[in-house]
Amino acid sequence: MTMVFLNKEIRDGDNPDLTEERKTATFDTNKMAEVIYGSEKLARRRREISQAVSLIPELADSKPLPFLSRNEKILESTRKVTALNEHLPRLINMNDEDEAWHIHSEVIGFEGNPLALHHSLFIPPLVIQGSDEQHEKWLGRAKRREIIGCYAQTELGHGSNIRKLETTATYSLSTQEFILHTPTINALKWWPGALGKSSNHAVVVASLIIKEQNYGPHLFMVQIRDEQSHEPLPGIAVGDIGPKMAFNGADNGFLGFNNFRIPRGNLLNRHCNVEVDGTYVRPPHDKMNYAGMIRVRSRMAAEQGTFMAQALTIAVRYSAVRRQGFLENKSQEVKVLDYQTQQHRLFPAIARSYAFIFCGFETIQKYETLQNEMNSGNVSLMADLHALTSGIKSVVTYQTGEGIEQARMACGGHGYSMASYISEIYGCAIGGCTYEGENMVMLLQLARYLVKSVELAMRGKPGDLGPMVAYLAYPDIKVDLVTGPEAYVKMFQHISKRQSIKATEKFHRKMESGVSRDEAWNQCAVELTRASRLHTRLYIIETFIRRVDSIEDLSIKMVLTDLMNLHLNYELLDVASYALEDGFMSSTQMGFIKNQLYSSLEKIRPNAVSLVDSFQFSDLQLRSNLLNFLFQVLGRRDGHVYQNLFEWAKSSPLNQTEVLPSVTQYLKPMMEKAKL
Ligand SMILES: CCCCCCC/C=C/C(=O)SCCNC(=O)CCNC(=O)[C@H](O)C(C)(C)COP(=O)(O)OP(=O)(O)OC[C@H]1O[C@@H](n2cnc3c(N)ncnc32)[C@H](O)[C@@H]1OP(=O)(O)O
Ligand SMILES: Cc1cc2nc3c(=O)[nH]c(=O)nc-3n(C[C@H](O)[C@H](O)[C@H](O)COP(=O)(O)OP(=O)(O)OC[C@H]3O[C@@H](n4cnc5c(N)ncnc54)[C@H](O)[C@@H]3O)c2cc1C
Repeated sequence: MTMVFLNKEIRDGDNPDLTEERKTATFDTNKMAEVIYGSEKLARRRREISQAVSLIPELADSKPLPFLSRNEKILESTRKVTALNEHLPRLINMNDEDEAWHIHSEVIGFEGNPLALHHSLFIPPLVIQGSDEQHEKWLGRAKRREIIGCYAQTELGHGSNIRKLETTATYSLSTQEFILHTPTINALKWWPGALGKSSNHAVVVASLIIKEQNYGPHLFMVQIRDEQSHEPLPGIAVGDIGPKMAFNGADNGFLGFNNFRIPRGNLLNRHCNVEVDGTYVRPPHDKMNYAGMIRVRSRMAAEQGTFMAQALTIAVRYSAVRRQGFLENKSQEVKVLDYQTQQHRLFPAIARSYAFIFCGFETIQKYETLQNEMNSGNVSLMADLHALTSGIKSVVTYQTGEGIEQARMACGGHGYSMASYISEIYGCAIGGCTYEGENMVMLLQLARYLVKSVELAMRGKPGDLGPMVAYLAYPDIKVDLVTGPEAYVKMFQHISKRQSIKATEKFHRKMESGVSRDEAWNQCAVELTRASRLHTRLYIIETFIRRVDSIEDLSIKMVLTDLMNLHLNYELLDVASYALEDGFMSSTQMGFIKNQLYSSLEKIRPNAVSLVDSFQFSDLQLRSNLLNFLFQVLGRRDGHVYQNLFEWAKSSPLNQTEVLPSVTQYLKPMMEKAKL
């Protein structure tokens, strides 16, 4: 029997072009997977889980999802996720979030499902913001899935500006209850995943009112549907918000309250409280109620890196079997992967996938440290991590969108077909630019932090700058890029520092000219978001370098060094104008960067297929498996694309009959009429 994931694996039936690619690899994909996922054990567990899932027929798609209606999609995703739950305790370590994420990605794919947010957005805020007593009451039930929940914060009229949420939770002294109310249409909760039809509970974010004073957004546990009949409780209006760009296997919903009463104990009160007499007990940090959002954002770099990696796996494998046009040899058409333009489209995006995943795991660890500190009452790390994750979330989602779109175009016409699966991945990933804080809004949050840091440096207090922004006070010393990655970091630091300073100075000048602070901020906003992006890109570069430095296996280190160099040159070239502007970079250096970039593409080429194989996505995960059900087919590991595309087309419901009603009812009469 052949090993499923070894790059050097030769399987008789595979497309010879792909087999040839796997033979040229200079490293072992299993070893690379250990680096990507953090350890031999973690990489092996993923393979074991994928293998186990592939042996359970009921976990496979029973129908090709693109051909289903919305109702059918929700039914199918719910069937799969509930079937999966039966098998979960046997297949994964139930306390391991990464294993849970992986198995859901195998079984559910990108369509979403009504339990996805139960685990990622309902249980976590309950854990973070709920007291021990509240954990006792709801956490066990939630974990056992006796109740299903969602996170209801965004409203029809407000998403970004949480302070202006209109849903109110007014404390009633006489009954010791909170009265939830939706005063206007705009105040309807709108968007929460799984709210529409599936959840019977919600963590609701509402403005807390005590004795007519507004204490801002707070989190409440609210039962919205009867546990027996699943009907909405009296005083609750709830429903689905309709089809979306993606996630159509999930029911994002709306929710309104008509003076709906909940007990005082339903305010999640680990960090704040309302006492019986209405006394408000403040949390240790003003923004403590936003901690759950930092958590989700901290996970987005690794998530998005994986989304992009899936699209790239499809595009790179396809590019190695797609032959079109000629280079030197006129007797055989070339693999499109040999074109420099194709490599330029795909390889920098591969490098970014690796960079995001490395950066992502580091950020998740930072969040875990914050969580532990918060549990013992120390909130001093919150501001730094809020700034960092705001920037990372915005940069990775945008660049992932770019990378996936390039992957689609790299597949030519077949990329546009749903058989590529890329449009589904794109629809899901690009949502990340909006959810968990709209990107511009979050970049401006980071900008606040950068401006404050520049101000500290200007006031001659560089010692007060945290390690993430210490470079803002570094002197400008010209660098020789030939000396390696450190010089690239210094060049990037100069660019990022200069932009932060320029934006801050412009902001100050505006205020000095008499413009109000808010107006001045708005007039500098584009420059400020540029500063935030540069700062974040620098941070991602640094995490990439740190990770490569830490690798011991020589063959892995060599190929990752090539990938890192490609990343450094691509990123620097993209922002070179900032350094050319003040003469910090010379035009000779610019030429050097370009040449390094082109030579990196050549170095990566023989390893390209194995670099994406190393992510070890199964065919099921890429919806490219024919065994379980005919589905998307472009990224198949065996590379047999063409005959499967034909099978895919034949399975289209339109092809189940030769003459469609559209022809008999309209086209035929039209043609007949024209003959008269
Ligand atoms: C596989 C895919 C699955 C897909 C699932 C998708 C699920 C999606 C779920 C959701 O989308 S849930 C809803 C998410 N919503 C948001 O993210 C809303 C975004 N808005 C905000 O977070 C806030 O409104 C804001 C933009 C941070 C602003 O808040 P606020 O107006 O209260 O503060 P400011 O006046 O701007 O800043 C004051 C001060 O507070 C600091 N700060 C803000 N947030 C935090 C925080 N989380 N932690 C620490 N500090 C914070 C901020 O930096 C300011 O500090 P100073 O500059 O004054 O020092
Ligand atoms: C797939 C998906 C799933 C979601 N799931 C959930 C969920 O489970 N629970 C939940 O509560 N919510 C959820 N949401 C809602 C999501 O969190 C919000 O849509 C998001 O926070 C953006 O807010 P908004 O829609 O109000 O955008 P808006 O703020 O209205 O953005 C519109 C435009 O205004 C700009 N803008 C707004 N404010 C500023 C500012 N201060 N400065 C500069 N520009 C600004 C933005 O940049 C953007 O260009 C989901 C959304 C999506 C797409």
